[in-house]
Formats: sequence, C-alpha cells, structure tokens
Amino acid sequence: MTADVGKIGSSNYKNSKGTMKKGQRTLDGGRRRLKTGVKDKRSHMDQEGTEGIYGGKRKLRPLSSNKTRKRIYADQGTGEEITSNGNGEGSNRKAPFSRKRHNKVKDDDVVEAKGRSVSPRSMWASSKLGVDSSGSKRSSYKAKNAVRSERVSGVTRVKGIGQKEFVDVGGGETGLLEKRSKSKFELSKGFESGKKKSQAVSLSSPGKNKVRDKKSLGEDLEDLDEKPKKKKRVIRIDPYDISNKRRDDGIADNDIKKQEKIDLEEKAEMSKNAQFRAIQPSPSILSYVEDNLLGRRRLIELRRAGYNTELSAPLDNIPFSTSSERERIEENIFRNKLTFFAAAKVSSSFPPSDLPEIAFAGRSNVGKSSLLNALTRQWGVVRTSDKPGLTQTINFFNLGPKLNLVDLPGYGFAYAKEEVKDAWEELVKEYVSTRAGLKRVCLLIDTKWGMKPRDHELIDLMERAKTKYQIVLTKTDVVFPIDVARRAMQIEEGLKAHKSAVQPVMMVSSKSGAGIRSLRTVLAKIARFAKL
Ligand SMILES: Nc1nc2c(ncn2[C@@H]2O[C@H](COP(=O)(O)OP(=O)(O)OP(=O)(O)O)[C@@H](O)[C@H]2O)c(=O)[nH]1
Ligand SMILES: [Mg+2]
Repeated sequence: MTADVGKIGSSNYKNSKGTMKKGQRTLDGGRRRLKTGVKDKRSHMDQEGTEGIYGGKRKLRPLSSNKTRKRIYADQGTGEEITSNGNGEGSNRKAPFSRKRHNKVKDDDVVEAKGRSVSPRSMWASSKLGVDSSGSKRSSYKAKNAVRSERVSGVTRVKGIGQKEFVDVGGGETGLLEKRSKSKFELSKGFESGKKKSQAVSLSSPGKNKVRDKKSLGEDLEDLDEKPKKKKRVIRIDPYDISNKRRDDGIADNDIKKQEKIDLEEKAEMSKNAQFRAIQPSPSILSYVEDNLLGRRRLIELRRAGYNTELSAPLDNIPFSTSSERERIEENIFRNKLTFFAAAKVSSSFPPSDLPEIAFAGRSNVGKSSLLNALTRQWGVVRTSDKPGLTQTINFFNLGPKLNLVDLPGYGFAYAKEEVKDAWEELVKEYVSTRAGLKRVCLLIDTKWGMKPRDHELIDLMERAKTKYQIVLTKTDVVFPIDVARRAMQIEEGLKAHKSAVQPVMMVSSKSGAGIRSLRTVLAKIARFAKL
C-alpha cells in the first residue's frame, strides 16, 4: 500500500494537530481526504476503512516530509495489503510471505478457478506454505488464525455486498471496523493483533484479484474445524476417594487410623484425668491424709513433725526387724514372728484352714509382699522385687497363734507366659471365693493408677462369693496428698453399693511407713474377733 498513514500513537496524534504541512494529508472524519497516492476505488476503500477506524474524529499523523514510507500496522490500515494486492501496483514493500509461497497460493487458486472443489488438503497446503516460507511454527499459527478470521468476516461481508473481490478483504475490514468503533482504547493496544489480521488478509487474498470461491472456502474451513483438537488431559484427584488407592496410601490410611486411635485414647485419658481432678474429697478423708502424713512429703516436713528421718520407714517409727524393735509395734499380734509355712500352685495344695486368714491381693507389682513386710517389720521373710510377677504361688505365713497372712500372686501385667498368668488368676479367684478361713481380702490398688478392669473382675467375684474385702491404697508416697485423698474418695464412692466391701479405704506407704499403724489396728481387730 502506498497510503502513508502515519503511526497512530499519542505522540503521533499530537503531531497531526493543526500542523499540517504542505503535501501532507490527514484523515479527518471523512471531511478531509487523505491523499494516498492510490487511485480509484482502493483509495475510496482506504477512506472508508480509516473513517471507520477513527470514527471521523481522530487525526492521523501527517505524511513524513521526506516521503519515506512508514511501517503500517494492520490496526492502522489493514487496507495496505488489500490495496497493493488489489491493484497490484505501487507497492515496493516485500509481501509478508515469500515469492515461493505466493506462487503456490496462486497455483491453488488456479486450480480452484478451474472449477474443482478444493480439497481440505489444499487449504492446509496454503497455510502450511506459510509455515514453510517463514520457517517457524509461529507463522503457521498465525496463518491458521488468519484463515479462521477470513471465514467469519468473509461471510458477513459477502452477504452485504455480494462481490467476491470483497469477500475476505471487505469482511476483514468490517470486522475490524466494528471492533474499532467499540473502543478507541483498543487502538493503542492492538498493534500486535493487527499484525496478525494483516497477515490473515494477505493470505486470503494473494493478489491479482484471485479470490477463492466462497463455497469451497467454507468447506475447507469446516474441515479445518472438524480436525480433532488436541484436548488437554486433566486428572482430577479426589483426596476423599479411596476406591483407587495405591498400596502406599493404604499404609498411610492405617497410620492415620492408628494415630486416630491413639488420639482417642489420649482424649479419654485426658477426660479421666479431668474427672479425677474434679473430685472433692470429704473432710474426714482429707484430715486422715494429713494426720498420717500420707502422700509425697519432704523430709523436712517429716522432721518438723517429730519423725526420725534416719529410719527407712520413719512414719512407722520402728527401726529394724529385731525382736526388741518389734516390741515397739503397737499391736500385739504383729509383734509375733512371721513364718512361711506353705505355697500352693493349685487349689489342691492349699493347707488346711485352721486359723483365720487375711489375704493380700492385687495386680502385679502393686506392693503386696512389701506391705506384708511393713506390717510385721520383718524384712526378708517375704520376698519382694521391682519385677512384676515375682510371687507366682499362693504363699501362706503364720503370724502367731491366731492369724495367718496370705500373699497372693499378682494378676495383670507380669513377666510370665499368658497361660501361666491365667493359671495364677484362676488360682486367686478360686482361693478368694472358696477359702473357708478367709476373713478379709486386702485388695491393694496403686494410688497413682486407681482401679483397673481386673480389679473390678475380682471385686465382682468376691461380691458373688460374699468374701469381705477392703481396699488398701499403696505407694501413697509417690503422689500428692490431695491426690491420695481424691483416689480414696473416688473408690469409696464407687464401692458404696457393694455389700462385701469394707469401708473405709485404707492408705499406706510401705516405704515411708505412712498409714501402716492404722492398717495394723484394723487387721488386729479382725484377728481378735475372728472365729472359725
Ligand atoms: N515407693 C514405693 N514403692 C513401693 C512401695 N511398696 C512397694 N514398693 C515397690 O514396688 C515394687 C514391687 O513390690 P512388691 O512388694 O514385690 O509387689 P508385689 O505386689 O508383691 O508384686 P508381685 O509379687 O509381682 O505380684 C518393689 O520395687 C517395691 O520396692 C511403696 O509403698 N512405695
Ligand atoms: Mg509379691
């Protein structure tokens, strides 16, 4: 195109304001006519087009004084190539595609002119030619887009005008004109897109007034549209869908389940602790705990209270297990020598019950054997260990002419085989439910942990057998005094409805000797009044 329409930009627009030089032309809403150097209808076409673009208000930059050609973008004048191709004259510029491609397109057109229908391939060929000539994928893309815009715009235009020559050219212009009239702002930002459109027009009208037949063009374009588009495969992963999980995921699920189980257990434990802390002990229990210095105490506290902290069990206040020292035990019955006389693994091995018996039952490691020693102050007669499961038989001890003490094997966790532990448990159950001379079962409960299911099992059994039992809280020296009181309160409340349960709950520490004297007093009474 020879029409020297200046670049449209804010600066150019400024320059064109009222500074018309001689020989320059501006396009001004159709009132002024731009001298383009192109004659007849093409110049008219230009005028039409630019008029539409600028809406009759915008001015164009005047022609450069040195007559050099300016680069013209499609936005500014799509008609550039239209004019040059249409007239086939006046353009010294290189066509946007190579001569080779130009010729190829021309050949295609000739074939079409002969009346053959244009195969989809020919259409592809034309666009592919563009690729060949430009040698880049980008140009191929542009060419395809160009053909599409050609179809859309071309159809509209043909209906209005009915001239083949203007099918694509005029349509392209119309499309642009419509767009331009919509927004002036697009002018400044549409340079790039304008370039593409310009190429599109040039592809569809390769000059010398050879325009494709509209029908064949339409068919080609349909085929173009029918070409299967490559769809992007989108994989959506539903995190809650467990139907198609890998093995790893299964393992992860198991881990999650395990974690949830642990969390639940922790929650239950936490709520248990919260419940325990909410227990309000009765004043009698609290005063008992204080009077007997139960619970964890500092040595200075014991010293201030008048106890000899040099002793192993200062609160019991009996230094060692010699006969002279035993004389200081307040209860006569416990001054007697403790002697082991029988061990039973099965009920048939039980010795004859010729004396009243007091048994010590409870979970393994709760401190049964230690309590026997603390009560009698005869360390070494009953073996103790920090390893649960030391006592594996029912051990019978005689304490004077009136009383037998029985050390039972523990139940629950112990370093022993399951079947052996089951056998102990069965033996203990049989003993507490059938033993004739059994006057009291001291059921030992660890103050820190409280009652466990197996303790309840044994309680139920003793309730059925009407065996009298009394709860003795052990190891009170490891918890705070208030917690000793809470535990005692908790158990007392829990056993209120139990007929065979003897109140009150006793609290002891074999280590410090706290509560031992009180327990002696209770047990001595049993021995004193027991009858076979
Ligand atoms: N701190 C403290 N530890 C104690 C007390 N009584 C016992 N122990 C310790 O608890 C552990 C177990 O004591 P044992 O008397 O052997 O317990 P057990 O109930 O006879 O255990 P099994 O014979 O296995 O059923 C030992 O290490 C004792 O030192 C106590 O009152 N306070
Ligand atoms: Mg023991």
